[in-house]
Amino acid sequence: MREDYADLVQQAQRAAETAHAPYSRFRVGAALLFADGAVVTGANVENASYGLSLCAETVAVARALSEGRRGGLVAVAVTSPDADTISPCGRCRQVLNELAALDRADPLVIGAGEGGTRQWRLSHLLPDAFGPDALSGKEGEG
Ligand SMILES: O=c1ccn([C@H]2C[C@H](O)[C@@H](CO)O2)c(=O)[nH]1
Ligand SMILES: [Zn+2]
Repeated sequence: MREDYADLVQQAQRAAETAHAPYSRFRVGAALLFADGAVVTGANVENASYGLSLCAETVAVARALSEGRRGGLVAVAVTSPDADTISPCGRCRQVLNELAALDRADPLVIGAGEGGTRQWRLSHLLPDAFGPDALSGKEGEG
């Protein structure tokens, strides 16, 4: 793994320590690397109404968008101290695509764990994605 991605994985590991996961006890951290070098992290946030729980990747994307980021997504690291290996769930693939598609990026997704590190392009995890392009001409300001 390139040195910068090892650092990104470390930031995801640190984020996982802040997970609010009292129900599953499965902590996850995500770290998004942007072209300007910025890193935005997230951890999973569960809810007593279990189905309302948010994944780490989704929290990180929401943080990035709410900071005003509208592109430049280069790489995403996801990790859990409670699993040997991890890859983003289907919902998170779609949520990641929303940010990536804003400037037609195809970020590297890194699933890191004790069992090893796997890397994919987002387009491999979510082929033929439904994204903002499908609504072009229909989307409002926002
Ligand atoms: O890629 C993943 C997979 C699962 N989770 C969270 C959701 C839930 O809080 C817990 C168990 O599924 O892990 C993530 O944050 N990211
Ligand atoms: Zn998810």
